[in-house]
Amino acid sequence: MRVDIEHLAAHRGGRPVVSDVSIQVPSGSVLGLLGPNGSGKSTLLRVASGLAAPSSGRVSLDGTDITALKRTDLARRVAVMAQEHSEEFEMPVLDMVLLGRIPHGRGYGRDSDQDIATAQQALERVGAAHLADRSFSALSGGERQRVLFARALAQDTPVLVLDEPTNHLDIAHQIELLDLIRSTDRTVLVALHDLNLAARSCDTVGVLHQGRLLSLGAPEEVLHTDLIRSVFGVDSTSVAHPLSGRRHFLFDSRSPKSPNGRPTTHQFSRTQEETEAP
Ligand SMILES: Nc1ncnc2c1ncn2[C@@H]1O[C@H](COP(=O)(O)OP(=O)(O)OP(=O)(O)O)[C@@H](O)[C@H]1O
Repeated sequence: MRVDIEHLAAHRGGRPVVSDVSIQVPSGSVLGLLGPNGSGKSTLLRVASGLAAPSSGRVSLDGTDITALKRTDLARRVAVMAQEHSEEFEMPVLDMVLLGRIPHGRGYGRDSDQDIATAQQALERVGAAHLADRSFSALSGGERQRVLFARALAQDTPVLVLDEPTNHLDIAHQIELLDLIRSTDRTVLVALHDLNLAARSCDTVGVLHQGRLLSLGAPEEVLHTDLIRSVFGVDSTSVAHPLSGRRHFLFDSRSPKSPNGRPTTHQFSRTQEETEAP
C-alpha cells in the first residue's frame, strides 16, 4: 500500500513543529525518519498514521485520504507502535497482542482460534513466544517493546508506523527487529536514531531538522559527514564496513563548528572520500 504525505504541517502546544513535508513511500518499502530530538519525527508519524490531525496538507493510502476512512478501516490498514507506552496493564502478554486483532473482529466475543494463532505467530516472530503467559506489566523495557511490536504485526496491516521501535532493545534484538521489518512486504515508516542501522535497514531515509524535511533519498545519497555535522552537531568519519562494504559512520565528538540555526544546502556537499566510498 502506497503512502503519500503531501505538504504536511502540524502544530503541537500551539506552535508549528512540522512544516511542509512531502514524502511518497512506495508500497512495500521502508522509510526511515531521522533527526535530532525534537525535530518533529513523532509528530509527523502521529499525523501520518491518523492519530493526530494535520494543520494543513494531507496523507493518503493508495490515493484515499485517511480522513475519509472510518476508524476501523484505518486500523485495518495502519498499525502504530508509539514511542512511549504507559500501559501498566496486568494483562497477560498474549491478550496484549490479541488487542491487535480488534479491528478484524465482528464485535464483542471470544477471540477466534485464528486470532490466537496469529497472535502466537507474531510473538514467535519477535522471539517472545516464551513470554505469552507473563503479565505485560512485569516485563522489562525491551521485552515490552518486542511484545508491542508483535501486537502491531498481529494487526496484520499493509502499513506499519513505528516510532523508535528499537528503544530499550539490546543490539541483537535491534538487528533482529530491523531485519524483520526489512523482510516484511509491508510499507513501513519508522523513526530511528541509529544512523548506521537506518542506513542498513531502510530503502529511503528522510532527515528532519526543526520540523522541515532537509533531505530525502537513498541512505547512501543522504547520509554523509557534512550533513551529520550540520544536523546533529557531531563530527564523524565514514569508512567502508570490512564485511558488507557499506559506508559506516564512526562518531567522534560534538562538533565545535556545529551551527545553531538551520543548515544550508551547501553544507551538505560531500567529501571526495564519501563520494568514493561504496
Ligand atoms: N504534547 C506536546 N505539547 C507541546 N509541544 C509538544 C508536544 N509534543 C511534542 N511537542 C514539541 O514538538 C516538537 C517536536 O516533537 P517530536 O516529539 O515530534 O520530536 P521527535 O523528533 O520525535 O523527538 P525525539 O527524537 O526526542 O523523540 C518538540 O519541540 C516538542 O517539544
